[in-house]
Amino acid sequence: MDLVDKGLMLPLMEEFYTIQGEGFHKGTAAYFIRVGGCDVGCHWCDVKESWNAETHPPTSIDSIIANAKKYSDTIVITGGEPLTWDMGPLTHGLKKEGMKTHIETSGAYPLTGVWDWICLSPKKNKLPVGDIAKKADELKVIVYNKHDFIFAEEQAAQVEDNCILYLQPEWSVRDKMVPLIVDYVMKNPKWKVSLQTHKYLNIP
Ligand SMILES: C[S@@+](CC[C@H](N)C(=O)[O-])C[C@H]1O[C@@H](n2cnc3c(N)ncnc32)[C@H](O)[C@@H]1O
Ligand SMILES: Nc1nc2[nH]cc(C(=O)O)c2c(=O)[nH]1
Ligand code: SF4
Ligand SMILES: [Mg+2]
Repeated sequence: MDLVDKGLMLPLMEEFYTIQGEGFHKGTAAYFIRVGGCDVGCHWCDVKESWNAETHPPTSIDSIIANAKKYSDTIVITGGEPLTWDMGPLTHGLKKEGMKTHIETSGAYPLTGVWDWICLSPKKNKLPVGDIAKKADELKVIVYNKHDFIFAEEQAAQVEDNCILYLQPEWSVRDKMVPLIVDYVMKNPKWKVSLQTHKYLNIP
């Protein structure tokens, strides 16, 4: 649809006020906007229901912005893969209303939108495109197996010096991977540990 192509409507899966569970801003209250649509296909993705954009109703960004404003001045846009869509209109609208815009992205599609914080979580099966690595504020690599440490170093070589580096265990294998991550971070202290703390807190 034309309005979706222009980023004036977006396939909205859900929106919720919670605590950012992951990465640099963990522990901070934030309003989450989860946009449907992703074809990256991570086999361990914890929101597979987001993938098919057709199952999420096209929603006007004006109503998304008006809702968000009621809850928080920190807005996290996630998905699905938000960069499937033009994030320009939504983020300009949020910023015009004085909100801070944060994105959770794989970087698999070109960067659009104006962002106060970019969390780049690259995926092997669809690598980041363009210069998003140079703009990332944090790099958050998911560790599912040992090879992911090698992938993490390859991705860390792409970001700027001030980008904060995180290793986050894939949830289903956390008991196995946490000890390896702890050991790796102690040996390579440029990295920090990120946990999905919202899952421990039983919040969205
Ligand atoms: C669901 S994704 C949506 C945003 C974007 N598609 C991306 O992957 O960055 C949000 C965050 O959750 C992470 N994630 C997804 N499934 C996970 C899992 N099973 N265990 C740990 N982290 C996971 C992703 O790597 C990403 O950092
Ligand atoms: N609380 C909470 N924090 C999060 N940080 C990133 C999330 C995401 O799914 O993008 C997420 C999420 O789904 N819930
Ligand atoms: S890129 Fe993000 S939303 Fe898409 S499958 Fe991977 S973790 Fe899930
Ligand atoms: Mg999540």
